[in-house]
Amino acid sequence: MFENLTTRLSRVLDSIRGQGRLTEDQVNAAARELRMALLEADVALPVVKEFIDKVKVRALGAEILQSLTPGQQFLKVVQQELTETLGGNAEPLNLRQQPPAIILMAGLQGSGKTTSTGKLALWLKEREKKNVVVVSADVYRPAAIEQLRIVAGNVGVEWFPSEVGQQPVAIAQAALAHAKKQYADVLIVDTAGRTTVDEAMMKEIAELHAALNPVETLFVVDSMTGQDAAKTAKAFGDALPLTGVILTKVDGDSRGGAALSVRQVTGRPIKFLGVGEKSDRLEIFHPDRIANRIIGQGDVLGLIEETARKVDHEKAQKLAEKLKKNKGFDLADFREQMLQMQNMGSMQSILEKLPGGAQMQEQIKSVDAEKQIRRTVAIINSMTPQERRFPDLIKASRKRRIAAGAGVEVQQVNQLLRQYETTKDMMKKFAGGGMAKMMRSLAGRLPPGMMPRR
Ligand SMILES: Nc1nc2c(ncn2[C@@H]2O[C@H](COP(=O)(O)OP(=O)(O)OP(=O)(O)O)[C@@H](O)[C@H]2O)c(=O)[nH]1
Repeated sequence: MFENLTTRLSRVLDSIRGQGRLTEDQVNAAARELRMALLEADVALPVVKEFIDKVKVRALGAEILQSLTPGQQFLKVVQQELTETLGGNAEPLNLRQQPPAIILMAGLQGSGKTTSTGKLALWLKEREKKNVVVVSADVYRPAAIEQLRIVAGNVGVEWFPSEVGQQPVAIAQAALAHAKKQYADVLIVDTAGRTTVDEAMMKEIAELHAALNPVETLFVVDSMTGQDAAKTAKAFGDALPLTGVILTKVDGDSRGGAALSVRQVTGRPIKFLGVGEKSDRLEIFHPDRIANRIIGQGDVLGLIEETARKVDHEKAQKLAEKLKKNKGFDLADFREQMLQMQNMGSMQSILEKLPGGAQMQEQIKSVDAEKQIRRTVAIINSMTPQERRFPDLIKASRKRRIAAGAGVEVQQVNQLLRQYETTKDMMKKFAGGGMAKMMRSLAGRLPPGMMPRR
């Protein structure tokens, strides 16, 4: 999300040289560059001003660690201030209400409300083990009600029916009565979007709010709109007791101005990030981890959590056992690794969380990693089980048959076999021990084009 800012920041840091304490000149020069970078990222002006002032004060302050180089000192200050600007601590969803806890979703048209309702429902169901009911109070567009029905079906939560022509408040009350009867833990109410935060929208939401007394009122906003996202959220928050913001389409936003502005401009926390169209592309907003991502240190904790969630532990365990018993790593295992990698989500979201990932993203933009994974799997699929088990059998004529079956050139089959050999060697080297597990999972997570060559 913050590729541009991260790249600019690394240049600022590179320009701070020497030893000892940061000098005033160094701080002023770096602050000037940083200010430009934040403005380019479309961060709201008052937020930029306050941020730069605080960075200057802190960088010249007494508590700086003298053992760090001036560049590291500046980096540390920026990291601390970014964390503050982003909200300090993560603010989880508050569900402390007599069940069903009600979550009211609001936002402009197309901001991603319905998609986020589905994501949140899935998150609550899978991560919090909650029984969720969703309902649409969008009585203007039958398509919106239908969209929520489909989304709810996809994530496996209950959808309460509603119709155009009904009153939003009546829909919400009927859904609440139903949710109570079902002993649901959470009721999420999706509402109609408008093109601006206007009187009609506010009146309708205020009525819903009064009737439901939701424990969470979340404003869904598109991060691509930059600082305007913060302004719209503020207009909304001024009129209603907003409890948090969901920032969507973060996967398509290389600037990050919205994320950096929302907290300061609205005074309300960002609770979640929408990072893709699929229902599982929702992340909890952790200010400190995001700050680390911006300064180019990645979010290794986030990556580990995501890996732990998405990797099929049973299969991973079986593979580990097999390696321990020296049974060898065959092409079927290699394919399994590739399939697990696909489960992890887009390469972009993985790279964003690796230290130095922003720069790597630039470098591999031309490599369509996901396409390569699909091709690798297709090639292995066109082999016989025996060939997968004993890859040495694959000589010229078999290679031609496999290539024809997968619709690729023989050269690409050769390339895959080399990549498999490299991975196998790495697996062998690291089999057993704690480090081994980590290396195995990392090796399995890199796309074929990025694997070390022999
Ligand atoms: N890439 C990406 N696309 C998203 C994300 N969230 C939503 N979208 C897309 O944005 C578009 C609009 O999302 P909706 O959920 O329909 O938006 P809405 O706010 O309910 O729209 P209305 O019902 O018209 O008010 C859809 O094409 C979604 O797939 C996200 O985090 N990343």
